Amino acid sequence: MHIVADENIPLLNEFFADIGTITRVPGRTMTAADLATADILLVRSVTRVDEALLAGTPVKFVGTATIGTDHIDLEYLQQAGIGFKSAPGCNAQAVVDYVLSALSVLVDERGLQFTDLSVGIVGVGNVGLLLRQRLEAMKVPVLAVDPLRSEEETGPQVSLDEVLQADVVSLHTPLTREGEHATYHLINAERLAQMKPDACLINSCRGAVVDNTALLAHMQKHRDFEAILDVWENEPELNVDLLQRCLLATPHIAGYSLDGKMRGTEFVYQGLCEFFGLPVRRKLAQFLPEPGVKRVNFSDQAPLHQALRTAIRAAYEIRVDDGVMRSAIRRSDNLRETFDRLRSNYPLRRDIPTLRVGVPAKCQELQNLLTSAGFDVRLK
Ligand SMILES: NC(=O)C1=CN([C@@H]2O[C@H](COP(=O)(O)OP(=O)(O)OC[C@H]3O[C@@H](n4cnc5c(N)ncnc54)[C@H](O)[C@@H]3O)[C@@H](O)[C@H]2O)C=CC1
Ligand SMILES: O=C(O)C(=O)[C@H](O)COP(=O)(O)O
Repeated sequence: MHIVADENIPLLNEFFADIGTITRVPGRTMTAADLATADILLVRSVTRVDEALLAGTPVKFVGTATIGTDHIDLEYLQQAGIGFKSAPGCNAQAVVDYVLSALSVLVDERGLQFTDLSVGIVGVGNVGLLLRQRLEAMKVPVLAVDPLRSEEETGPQVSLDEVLQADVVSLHTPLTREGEHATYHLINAERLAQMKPDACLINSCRGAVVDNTALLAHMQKHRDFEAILDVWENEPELNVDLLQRCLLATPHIAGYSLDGKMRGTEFVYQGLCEFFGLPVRRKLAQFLPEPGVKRVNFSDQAPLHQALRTAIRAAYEIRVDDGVMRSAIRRSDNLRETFDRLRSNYPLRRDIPTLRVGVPAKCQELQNLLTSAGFDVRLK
């Protein structure tokens, strides 16, 4: 079989070499001509997969190694009888790590503890639910809403109006443009006006869930309002004025842990094997580096919440990604290229549960706190 794949999908050879011949192409600029002899198409989020790309090609199966599917015309695939697999939840842990690191910077900046802030979660699926579990275990008050899921699945819910009253509002919905609960511009000028004047909005789902023009206008008016953005309307374009106003800004890398990216490839491989009736011969564990290579140790003098912030930022330091992005954008004469280059050259990062943390045996409270945040806690 002939497999055409986005060149930024990791472990292509490891998972797919014995299934077919692999051709790697840039995902952003892929065209129907690239698929003239393709049986299988493997993409990430930057390729629009629709009739214009697929009609007249021999493609029988499409896999996207991502959680989001807003770049795929699912209705067309179904009508055309083309098999499909995405990677639900593959990088949920990485996005949660991103939000925890973002919150740790926010509390530092405001001279607070995690427990001083209430966090509103919009969308309680794989990411939102894991975030909720981590925060509640850390004793952070959470307000959550997800009109498409029951409270049995999500835990207690309140209305969106109530969620918008939280100190921090973190968005974890898909981007949808139709239906009663469409999320396109879910956060618009009216909803921003409902939020506290010194609230912080975190968007790590899809850029267009927030009206970026309204957000910039809101922040120009309310100087204490803060935003932490990983995703932008019209990526790979972005509004540089908005970036400059953000507390933290990153180039759509919240889900970019090594674990999350490689897991995405594995999920698509499994779906492809099922679709073609092939045996599943490869497992991610064969290729992932050992966990626990990175270690942090705390003494029995470590102040509780400071230790938590240190551990989170030892696993993932969002300020590095923010700094790299700001300086690259400042020097850039081509924003689109710069945005994509930051993403394809993204450095290695591991999920929080792979970080081994040493804690003195007598520090029960610190052990509990770090365990609740997902760390692999070892007693010293
Ligand atoms: N920045 C990044 O690198 C990444 C971004 N993402 C984005 O995050 C999104 C969420 O990821 P998951 O939690 O894994 O997806 P999921 O599909 O497991 O959960 C999304 C939840 O949002 C809910 N929802 C839908 N419309 C809503 C509305 N109007 N209001 C409130 N809730 C609503 C759904 O019912 C669902 O429970 C993905 O669709 C993707 O676009 C995902 C991974 C990485
Ligand atoms: O999984 C998702 O959904 C994401 O947003 C991905 O992390 C985005 O990564 P790319 O597919 O754009 O490399």
